[in-house]
Amino acid sequence: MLRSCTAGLRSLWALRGRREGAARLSADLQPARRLFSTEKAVHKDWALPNPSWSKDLKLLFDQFMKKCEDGSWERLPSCKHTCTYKSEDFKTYFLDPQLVEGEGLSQAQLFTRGFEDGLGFEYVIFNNNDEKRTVCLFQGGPYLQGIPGFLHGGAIATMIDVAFGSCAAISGGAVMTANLNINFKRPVPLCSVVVIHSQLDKLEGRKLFVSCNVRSVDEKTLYSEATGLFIKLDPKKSST
Ligand SMILES: CC/C=C\C/C=C\C/C=C\CCCCCCCC(=O)SCCNC(=O)CCNC(=O)[C@H](O)C(C)(C)COP(=O)(O)OP(=O)(O)OC[C@H]1O[C@@H](n2cnc3c(N)ncnc32)[C@H](O)[C@@H]1OP(=O)(O)O
Repeated sequence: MLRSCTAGLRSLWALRGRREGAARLSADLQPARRLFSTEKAVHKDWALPNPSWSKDLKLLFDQFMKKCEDGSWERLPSCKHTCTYKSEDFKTYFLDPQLVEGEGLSQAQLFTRGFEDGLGFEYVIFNNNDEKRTVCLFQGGPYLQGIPGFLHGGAIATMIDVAFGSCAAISGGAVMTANLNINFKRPVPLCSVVVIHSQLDKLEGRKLFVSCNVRSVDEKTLYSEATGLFIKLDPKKSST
């Protein structure tokens, strides 16, 4: 395993410095929920294959794209900049105009999309609206190392939060994480692909209860299990 990881790392390093390919523009924003596509301008969609994606990730991606054909599943586009802060939904809650328009936020980008291709978080999320569940295909790159050769627990927690956040936001709109509980059962090898199956378990007023498991591609290894609580933001309250 170490050898294949080293080979994986080498090819990822080779990718460093490579210029971004043609913009992966979202051709299929579809219904994909207003929260995920509020931008007026067309921005690059990061939830599409790039050369750093492993065979496993590409294969799973293709399988889920097939499932999208009958409309039961949809791929959620993902942009790096502005989605959240330019979103009218979020401006409603972050009322301080200095915070929204300030210098710092002009450089803001989604934490998980801040790495060069293949070095950090490579992922795509698919949503099944009828079943209130999402599947996140995630390949964690070499910059996410914790214990040598394995993913940092914080990186796993981050991806779980993103997967949960997307799952909850589809039903709840503008939501925030109030609670995350994670059981790390097995370490995740660096550069491997894992599948995060999330579901909305219960909607209770403004509270959305979600749960997930993180498994290997062959589903034989259960890496983590988690539950989360998301709160639908109250338009009458300022979050800052
Ligand atoms: C999340 C994505 C959203 C939209 C997607 C948009 C674009 C898509 C693009 C990318 C997707 C990326 C997803 C990224 C996901 C990342 C998510 C985050 O990291 S959020 C940041 C971390 N979280 C925070 O900073 C939240 C800090 N906390 C707060 O701001 C507030 O506590 C709150 C959560 C907003 C709740 O405050 P409220 O004043 O609105 O509600 P409360 O009256 O306090 O509570 C309501 C209800 O809920 C219960 N409750 C609240 N917190 C907890 C808790 N920790 N544990 C258990 N229960 C809790 C509270 O008791 C109330 O219950 P009730 O009395 O029964 O009504």
